[in-house]
Amino acid sequence: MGSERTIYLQMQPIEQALETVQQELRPATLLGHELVATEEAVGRVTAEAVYAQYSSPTFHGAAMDGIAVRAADTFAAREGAPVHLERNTGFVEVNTGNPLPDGMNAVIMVEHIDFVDSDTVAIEAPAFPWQHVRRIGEDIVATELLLPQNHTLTPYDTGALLSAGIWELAVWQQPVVEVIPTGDEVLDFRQRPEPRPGQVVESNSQVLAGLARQWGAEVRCQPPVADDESILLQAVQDALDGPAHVVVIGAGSSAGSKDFSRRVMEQCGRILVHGITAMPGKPSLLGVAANGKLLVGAPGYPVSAVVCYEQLLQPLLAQMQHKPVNRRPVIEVEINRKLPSKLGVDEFVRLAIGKVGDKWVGTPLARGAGMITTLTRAQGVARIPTESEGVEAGQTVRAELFVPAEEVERVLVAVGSHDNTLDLLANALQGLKHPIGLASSHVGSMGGLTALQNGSVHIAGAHLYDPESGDYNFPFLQRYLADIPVTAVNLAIRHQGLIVPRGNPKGIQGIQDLTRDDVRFINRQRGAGTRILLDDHLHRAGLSAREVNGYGHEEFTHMAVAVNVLSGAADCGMGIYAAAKALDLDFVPLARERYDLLIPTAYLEDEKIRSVLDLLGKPEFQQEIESLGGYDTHLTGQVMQPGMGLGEG
Ligand SMILES: Nc1nc2c(c(=O)[nH]1)N[C@H]1C(S)=C(S)[C@@H](COP(=O)(O)OP(=O)(O)OC[C@H]3O[C@@H](n4cnc5c(N)ncnc54)[C@H](O)[C@@H]3O)O[C@H]1N2
Ligand code: MOO
Repeated sequence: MGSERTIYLQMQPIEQALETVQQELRPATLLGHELVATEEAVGRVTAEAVYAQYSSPTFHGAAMDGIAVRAADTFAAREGAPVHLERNTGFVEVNTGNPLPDGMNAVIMVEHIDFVDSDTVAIEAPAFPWQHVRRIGEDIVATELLLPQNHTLTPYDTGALLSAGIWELAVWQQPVVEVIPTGDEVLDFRQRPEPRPGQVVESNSQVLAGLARQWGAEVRCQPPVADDESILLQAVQDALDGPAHVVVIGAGSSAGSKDFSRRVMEQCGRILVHGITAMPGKPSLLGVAANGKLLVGAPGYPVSAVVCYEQLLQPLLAQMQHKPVNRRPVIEVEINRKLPSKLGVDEFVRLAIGKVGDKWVGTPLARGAGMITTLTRAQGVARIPTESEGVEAGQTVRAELFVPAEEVERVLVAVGSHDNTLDLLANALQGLKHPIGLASSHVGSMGGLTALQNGSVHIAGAHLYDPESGDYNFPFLQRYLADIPVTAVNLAIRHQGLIVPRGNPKGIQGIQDLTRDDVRFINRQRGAGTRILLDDHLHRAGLSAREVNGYGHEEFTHMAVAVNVLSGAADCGMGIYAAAKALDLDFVPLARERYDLLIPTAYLEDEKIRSVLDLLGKPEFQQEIESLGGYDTHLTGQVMQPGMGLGEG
């Protein structure tokens, strides 16, 4: 079986891959012209020049309300020496848009005339010829070029076309993209399925559908096809025989024993590209079918698929439609965390972006190609080029923005420890009259302090316990951030403890159970406040880290710890009650701790920060926190002072 696997071929740079396909593709033979009604043509591309049928206006018309006159009759008018004109012979009353009466060539605004009697006006200033007159063809002259070929039609164009008497026009046919998802484990979302282990809900086809529609294509999606070469071949051939110009096979693009995309494409035409020097997106496939249609094999991982769609398919669809690729705005952002990158591939790194002080700051999100939320949570993406081994914290990169810059200016950048109340906060901030986005990335409390040090965050969430003083956060601020004024505002006090499976089958009661041979622990990463808390508890119980089975196994969030317990990968881990509750696990309380938002004092007056503080002070919001379970809110929203501890005297 191994010998049947397709090991992929020469990886090519994205631009080279595109070039190869663009050379081979014959858009003009694939897609012809069609006539569409003008009122339905927005977004379509003109297939030939459009010339005006009518002039606009078609007559000389009054541009203002007032009177139409012969300019020459008014030349003698002066202030204090008015010219008098008589109704019908000397002037005609007109409204904006009325045709000018024969012989008249100027309009005087109603505000500038005095009626001496009902039929006589006095004018104290001369009118010049064609004053306040819209002349024939001022806007459009019949026969003139209205739009050239290969022009993407805008709503403005609809106005011009209709004004010029163009009721329908020739546009390029819209490319039709047919998507065939594959995989035995891939469930048709239309069935509202509940995935069991090993299964995933099919979603990539719908991501492509949304994107490709924005790019001007029509999209048809099939339900997932089983991992069976002959069934897939049949499905692709049927699609190639139908109206589709492009057939996309979803997943099965790499080297697995059930990855048939390549073999199927070879049976339908020629492979032009298999493998691009990009990450995610590496195993992308491109080819041309025997009948000239475009074949695409998109990788299965959602982000890999998006890279394949956006970097390869989008430009090819643009080429087929004779239009340029719509590029996103690009800005320079400062990376607030070291970003290693692999040599030899272009890496597409999703970034949470916000404006901190006067600089744009980007926090790299997780790299996993399977994580679609790295796209939903990102404000932009940076392409770290092939020749780069990465970017140091504080260096800048160019990032494409997913949303307009003004929207990104309304994003609060939070870096630090994770807490579920941040999700509540994010949601509440979006509900404000002037919504605020919260881009939070979870790197542990100490990571938040580092970000504060770099001046690259608005907020750092921290719950750093100092065993010596029994205080939170301030001892660490004094140690690491003495020269940056920071204000600590309490978010909540939360219950930390041991997350154990439902029913606590191993009867774990406290810290001493962690040294039992039959108990496998899952730890948090170095620098996490929870890790420091655990170390303190071990220390106080006279236990050493070496005695804890699994101390070296680290996760980065409370939820990740809880997932380990749920899946049975560990018997317990330290975390917050809310994480245990979210997954319906049991919880052995060990301690309560203070979770603060550390805010550079310089930003306290920032409107976004003020909104956060406002919200935290609201009883309804505190109630929401309490209802998560495992939180006290008696300090929520208050400015903390050194030595306050848990604020209980
Ligand atoms: N031995 C190697 N294995 C892999 C390599 C490699 O170089 N050597 N490359 C990896 C890379 S990089 C990628 S990307 C993936 C791409 O794999 P496939 O295109 O063959 O996709 P699958 O393995 O079938 O699926 C991957 C993943 O995506 C899920 N999936 C599939 N279709 C959908 C869909 N329509 N909607 C949502 N999710 C989908 C699927 O369940 C899998 O979890 O290969 C690596 N392997
Ligand atoms: O290059 Mo594959 O496309 O991550 O994950």
